[in-house]
Amino acid sequence: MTAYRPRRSVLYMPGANERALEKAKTLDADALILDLEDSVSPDAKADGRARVCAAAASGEYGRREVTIRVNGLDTEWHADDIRAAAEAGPDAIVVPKVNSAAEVHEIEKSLEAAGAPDRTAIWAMVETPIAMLRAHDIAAASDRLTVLVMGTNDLAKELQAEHVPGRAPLLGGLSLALLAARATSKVILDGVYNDVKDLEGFAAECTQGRQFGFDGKTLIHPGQLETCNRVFAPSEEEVARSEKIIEAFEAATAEGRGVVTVDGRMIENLHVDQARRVLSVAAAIRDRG
Ligand SMILES: CC(C)(COP(=O)(O)OP(=O)(O)OC[C@H]1O[C@@H](n2cnc3c(N)ncnc32)[C@H](O)[C@@H]1OP(=O)(O)O)[C@@H](O)C(=O)NCCC(=O)NCCSC(=O)C[C@H](O)C(=O)O
Ligand SMILES: [Mg+2]
Repeated sequence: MTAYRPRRSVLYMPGANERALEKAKTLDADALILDLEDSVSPDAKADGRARVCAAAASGEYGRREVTIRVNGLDTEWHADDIRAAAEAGPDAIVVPKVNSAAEVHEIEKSLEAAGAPDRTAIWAMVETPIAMLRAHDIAAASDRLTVLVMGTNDLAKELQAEHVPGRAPLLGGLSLALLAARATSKVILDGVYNDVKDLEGFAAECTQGRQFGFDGKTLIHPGQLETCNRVFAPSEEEVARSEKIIEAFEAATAEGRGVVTVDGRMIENLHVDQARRVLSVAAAIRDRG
């Protein structure tokens, strides 16, 4: 099993924005997505590519996981982006609008052909109705694909849905992608929250994502980091409750019992597994420096 790596907060930054690329070196994000797609205008693509690849190769982002989002497979920039990104050797290459297992195989082949180091993973963005329906095939298509990333703006656009509190129009898609990620043991990141000034709405969406089971959330502004890191980490209360569950269950097992109550709730083996996971996630966050 792959060791857990915190990916609570995954911050996008426009590849054309030198200031943001610089600032990211000091921000408390678990991972960064240096973007060449939507946030970079067509006439800035080549400059953005050079800037982002130099940043990714610089080794100046410390413990933060560094990824590059290339332009989509059907664009005139994709092949050049893949070649340059493969040479820069980031932790992952994020590919937008992945719609089938065949596209994952195509990405895999082009990374190999471009000589990308083995450590460079594929993160596939799922952000269309067809990707929701094929999410399992996409997630299962390659061992190199380690993370699914929700693209909730594109999904809402394609569905002709509105962005509303609680995200009712998107819940079917979010659930399908989550089922696919869990069925294939992949990490899955929730989509972005566009209103960078609405911290209350943002916190509610982080909580919803965490309750669904997302590993973390993609972000667009440094002001979203603190809330996101807090919501996607086990709280002190969760850690204390998990320790209590493990202790109570071990005592019960020593007495030959396979079930026990803690604070009035039934605890069985599977709850102990969940409690152990909480402790290992908390430890990984604490140890990441
Ligand atoms: C949303 C923004 C355009 C807002 O920009 P701005 O108004 O300039 O922000 P501030 O003035 O509040 O910035 C304060 C300082 O923070 C730095 N900053 C801002 N954003 C970032 C960032 N993302 N990463 C790093 N640093 C950032 C500013 O440079 C200021 O620094 P300083 O001057 O030193 O104090 C802007 O936040 C932004 O561009 N965000 C990212 C947009 C983006 O990448 N979009 C594409 C990805 S989202 C997407 O595509 C979703 C998906 O595909 C889908 O379908 O859903
Ligand atoms: Mg998108």
